[in-house]
Amino acid sequence: MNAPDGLFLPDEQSRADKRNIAIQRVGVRAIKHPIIVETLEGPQPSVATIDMSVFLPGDVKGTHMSRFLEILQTQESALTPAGMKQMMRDMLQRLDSNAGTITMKFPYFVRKVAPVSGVASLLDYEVTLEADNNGASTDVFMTVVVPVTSLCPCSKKISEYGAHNQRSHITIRALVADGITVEELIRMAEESASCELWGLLKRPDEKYVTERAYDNPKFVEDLVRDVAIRLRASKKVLAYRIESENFESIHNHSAVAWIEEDKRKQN
Ligand SMILES: Nc1nc2c(ncn2[C@@H]2O[C@H](COP(=O)(O)OP(=O)(O)OP(=O)(O)O)[C@@H](O)[C@H]2O)c(=O)[nH]1
Repeated sequence: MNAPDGLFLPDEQSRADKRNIAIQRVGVRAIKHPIIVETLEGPQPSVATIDMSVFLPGDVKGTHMSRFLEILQTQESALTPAGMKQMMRDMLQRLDSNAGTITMKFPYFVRKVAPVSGVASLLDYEVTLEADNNGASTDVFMTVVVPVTSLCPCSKKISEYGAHNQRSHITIRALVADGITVEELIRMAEESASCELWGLLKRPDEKYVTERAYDNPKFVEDLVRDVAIRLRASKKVLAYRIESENFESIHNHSAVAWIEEDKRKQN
């Protein structure tokens, strides 16, 4: 684009490059941008941290950095896996490339109802949507970080009373099919935990979550295996990596476990 007063500005980026070294990915990182996310309760405003990049052939000096930002300014529909694929198509067309990556990380809020009192409150989860195109089709990965309670089965077994328990982060990164919701992945993690979390709990709820976790002890290994069973059963998950990090209350270090599986390789 030239200056409004007609002054000629050379397009340095579009010059040929004699080094002939292709660049796998060039782009922008850590853009903060308001977005609308699709949730079960309807569209929800959030703020995303966004990375966007494309492949640049060896004979071109530079990419068109400003166009990454232009794509975001025109993005009005709510964010879904299908929307990420559409954004990838737009990006590759406007940047004149055949491969690229888009990553959007944002807080996502779910309205939850406390188990006994029924009071409603929002709980925040960290969600990442990634679109990755390596020259053929676009893969969409959805990552959720779900905070839960875990209670140690060993501690329960050996102690005359009590059992150590802690907050754990279950992270699911799934290669997903269109139509999956963030809530589906969150529920798989919460249903696999000793107990799920709520933002707001009254005393009867506190009694419930304490006893629920005690009745449902889980090692870090139990957490990832129980999530794996649910991910295996979902037709909307094609491949996954699950990790649980238990912030042990009896140590100053965490216990961790993870499982990776590509379901497409078993068919
Ligand atoms: N390729 C490249 N661009 C950079 C770099 N540093 C800054 N820029 C960007 O270059 C932008 C302008 O380049 P273009 O996107 O090609 O802008 P333009 O030529 O006016 O726009 P188009 O006509 O759409 O190509 C500025 O907004 C800067 O952000 C860099 O290291 N590499």
